[in-house]
Amino acid sequence: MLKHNVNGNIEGVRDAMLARLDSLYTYELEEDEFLPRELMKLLAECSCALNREIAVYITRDGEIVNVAIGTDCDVELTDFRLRRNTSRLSCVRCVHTHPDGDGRLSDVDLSALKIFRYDAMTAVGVKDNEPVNVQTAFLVENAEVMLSPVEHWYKLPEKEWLNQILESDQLVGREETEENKDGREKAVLMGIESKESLEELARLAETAGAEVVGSFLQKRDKPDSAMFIGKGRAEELARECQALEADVCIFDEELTGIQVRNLEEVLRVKVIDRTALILDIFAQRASSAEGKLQVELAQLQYRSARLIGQGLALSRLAGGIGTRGPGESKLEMNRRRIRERMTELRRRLDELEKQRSIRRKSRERNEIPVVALVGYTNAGKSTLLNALTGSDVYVQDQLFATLDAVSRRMTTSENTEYLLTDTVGFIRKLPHTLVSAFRSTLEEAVLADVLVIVSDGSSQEMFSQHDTVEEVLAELGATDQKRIEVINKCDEGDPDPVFPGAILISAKTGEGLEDLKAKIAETLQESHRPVTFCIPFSRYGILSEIRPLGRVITENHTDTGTEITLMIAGEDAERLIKKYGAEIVKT
Ligand SMILES: Nc1nc2c(ncn2[C@@H]2O[C@H](COP(=O)(O)OP(=O)(O)OP(=O)(O)O)[C@@H](O)[C@H]2O)c(=O)[nH]1
Ligand SMILES: [Mg+2]
Repeated sequence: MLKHNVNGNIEGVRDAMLARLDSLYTYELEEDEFLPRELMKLLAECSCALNREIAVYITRDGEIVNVAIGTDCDVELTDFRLRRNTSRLSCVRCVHTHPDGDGRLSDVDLSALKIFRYDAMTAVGVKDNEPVNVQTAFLVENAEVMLSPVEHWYKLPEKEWLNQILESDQLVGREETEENKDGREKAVLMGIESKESLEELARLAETAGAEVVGSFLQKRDKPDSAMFIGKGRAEELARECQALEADVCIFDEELTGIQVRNLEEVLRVKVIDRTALILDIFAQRASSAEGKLQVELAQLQYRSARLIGQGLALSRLAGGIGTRGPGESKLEMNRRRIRERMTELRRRLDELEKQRSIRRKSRERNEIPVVALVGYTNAGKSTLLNALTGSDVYVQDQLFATLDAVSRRMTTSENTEYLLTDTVGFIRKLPHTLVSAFRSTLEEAVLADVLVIVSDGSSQEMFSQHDTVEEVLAELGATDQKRIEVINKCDEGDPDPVFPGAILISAKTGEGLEDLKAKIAETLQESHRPVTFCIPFSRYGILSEIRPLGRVITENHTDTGTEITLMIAGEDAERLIKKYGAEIVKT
């Protein structure tokens, strides 16, 4: 695993110096040595000659397994721990120089200690080719750090420090299981350009169960194909992640598999993108059989496009966000198994889709018009459904509370029956894999007769969210229906400006709901009205065409034929008149 050569910033370092540092790999410490003076002197000489930090990593067996050169103020601190959350220390201690002669440990040193779980973290202040003073930190219970006093380099309590390593190992091991119980992952966010989108990413991360400990915004220049962000920025981000003790870094843009792997190598934390985050939320939320299949399919589609050798080792070992799903055990599947599984999922989804369309047909036979509540996630669609119907559908102040379309039967004051349907919320940059996997669920909206577009009037982003909703509807082909614009959450203050013709409501207080009901009734009336057809016996066949088109109110047999009155969509009535002549309708 470890190569015998000097790592880190070796640019401009002479060969003779490299050879000297390389020889450190053959250095062996005695059993009772923590940091021998001879080694300290050697490090001091090299570090001062280069005016850069030098780090060596020492195993408990006294072997030096890594030597690295840094700039004058930092050195790349290497992760020897291959698995996060193991209950022990890494069995490697890090000893590094501070060329400014100050042997006190810095904050970055201490968080590296915590993140990488070194046995110990030691800084040696060096000046004029000589060591000056030394400080060492150890981990103790609750991931706290215990600092030694700053010691003169000549008087290191080597035995004491070696014993402390063994003690720390015990303490850390004991605390681990407790720490993991509510182990919320700490997330650092990386946004590109849009602050709004980054804020939303933070909400998404929290919804997924992470704690956001930092977020950064980056100007979009040419996306770097290797890492999406430039190398320099990535290294900076690595230090930020280290200082913030992040477990995961979430990018607000879709990343390729290669980019994820390269970023993980530099950042040393798990890296996921916005799509993986949204998929993860869906995976946690999906409850119906169909929803679960859809999520698994979307996740596999996403992953199969990103399978790169055995990469992503960090993500997979770490678990947590981006690794959960209905088919969690299938994470390790190879390409062929993934293809087979996807085919299987598609087949089962098709079956369910068939059943769904049978149900839909039987609904069409009674022709109950469908009114769908659509809108941005968290706009209050489910709350509104509950308020209008007295139901108890799941409502949460989180994104994607609703994943399955839920319908309730309603009646207007004019006795028109209709189905009110709650739908999955939309979001900007909705992953395409999700749109395709959830197509049949989202189609509830497409097949609706009337769309009630619910906007969150309390959001600064109301207009851009509305644009997103329009875009997704267009993508789904839901452009022809009648629309009712609703602005919700008006109890939080009057939004200004508003969409023309929008109804202001509060699903919470009930304000404006009567107006909305009246508007729904009026819109349904426009689209669905009672029409009476008179069909003579001679044209009896037409009846079988008419009947399935609407809810039959009355049907009488007269001397000349049949008089049938039913609620029918305006366009259907017109089509029939065009086809069979105006005389079939009683005026
Ligand atoms: N102040 C206020 N809050 C509301 C109102 N309507 C809904 N909310 C809150 O907004 C949050 C989201 O409500 P939901 O009904 O779950 O929103 P949704 O549109 O169904 O969200 P998704 O299912 O995630 O797409 C909840 O915390 C609600 O309590 C309202 O009229 N006023
Ligand atoms: Mg909802």
